[in-house]
Amino acid sequence: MAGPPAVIWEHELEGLLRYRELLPRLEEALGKFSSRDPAEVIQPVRMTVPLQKHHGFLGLMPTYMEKNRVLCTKFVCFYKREDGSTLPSTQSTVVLLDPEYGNIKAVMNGEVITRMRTAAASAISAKLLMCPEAEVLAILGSGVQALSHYEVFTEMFSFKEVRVWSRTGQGSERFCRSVSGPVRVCVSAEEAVRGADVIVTVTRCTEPVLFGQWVKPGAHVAAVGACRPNWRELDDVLMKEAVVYADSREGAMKESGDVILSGAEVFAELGDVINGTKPALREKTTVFKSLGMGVEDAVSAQLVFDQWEAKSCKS
Ligand SMILES: NC(=O)C1=CN([C@@H]2O[C@H](COP(=O)(O)OP(=O)(O)OC[C@H]3O[C@@H](n4cnc5c(N)ncnc54)[C@H](O)[C@@H]3O)[C@@H](O)[C@H]2O)C=CC1
Ligand SMILES: O=C([O-])C1=[NH+]CCC1
Repeated sequence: MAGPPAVIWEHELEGLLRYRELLPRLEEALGKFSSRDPAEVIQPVRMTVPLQKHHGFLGLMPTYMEKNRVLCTKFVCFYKREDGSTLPSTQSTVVLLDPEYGNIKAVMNGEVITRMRTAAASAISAKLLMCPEAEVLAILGSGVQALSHYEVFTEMFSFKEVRVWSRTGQGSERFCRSVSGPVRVCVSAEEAVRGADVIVTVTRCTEPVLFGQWVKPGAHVAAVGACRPNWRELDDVLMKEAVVYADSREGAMKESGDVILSGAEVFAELGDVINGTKPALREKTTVFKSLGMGVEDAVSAQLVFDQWEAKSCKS
């Protein structure tokens, strides 16, 4: 009989997951996903259950990577409501299983994995799609994802200026207190994004917050929020003018209000660019529409588990 699963929770997990190890694994996984080889990745589009009474959703995200011997699923709940709760608006748990027998190897807190792998995927999109001389980064939103995006973007790139805009002054103040480097607080989304080379949208809004007429031609946008078919972060002008990349084409067609409602075409997946089957059109205005994928959680969880086992053997 298999032993009880490892339970790896927030503080321990934070010490085990680092961007420098996560980024190359994530990039490889995005490429494998886009190869559509079932021996590499089987990852259905997220199944989502509405939690109507609570203005939220439960997403189920199973993934199997046969060659990597990784079987994993994440349960993620995300909420639209604003009720003053101190709990995060996105909460999740990741379960890693043995693909041969089906026993659970580990249960992990999903919040660290979700915030780091999402920011890392956006950073990969910027590495591939932003103009090489990018100097100004603008972040719209000041919550959990805004912080992880600040962290990885400033670790990976050398921006001359980082700007943040939040709907509330409190949000901007909290953000400035939490980050370890310089940031310019802007009083409007327009002020934040005018002239910016890279724009990250990490809000919980359901109507557009970023408008094409503000966006500098050639800028790269990593659009992370608006993960429901009737939610928007970007307006039609931007969606139609930009070349749109996604993590998953099927995911974008099912879940992204920005794609579905604007009628914009998804030009390529990020994995297609990684595999060299579609070009990175850096000179154009580009949007990376991120919905989040199970394969990102799977490689992150396997990395955490490997580090955890290595640490347990030593002690
Ligand atoms: N693409 C992906 O893989 C993932 C996407 N997400 C999505 O990313 C977004 C941000 O997530 P978190 O940072 O965890 O959320 P959070 O709750 O920590 O932060 C949300 C931010 O959006 C702002 N906001 C809320 N309503 C707004 C509105 N109407 N207009 C402008 N700003 C508004 C809040 O003030 C806050 O700054 C959410 O939409 C979430 O569902 C989250 C995890 C993974
Ligand atoms: O991939 C993910 O974990 C999520 N995408 C949208 C909300 C949570």
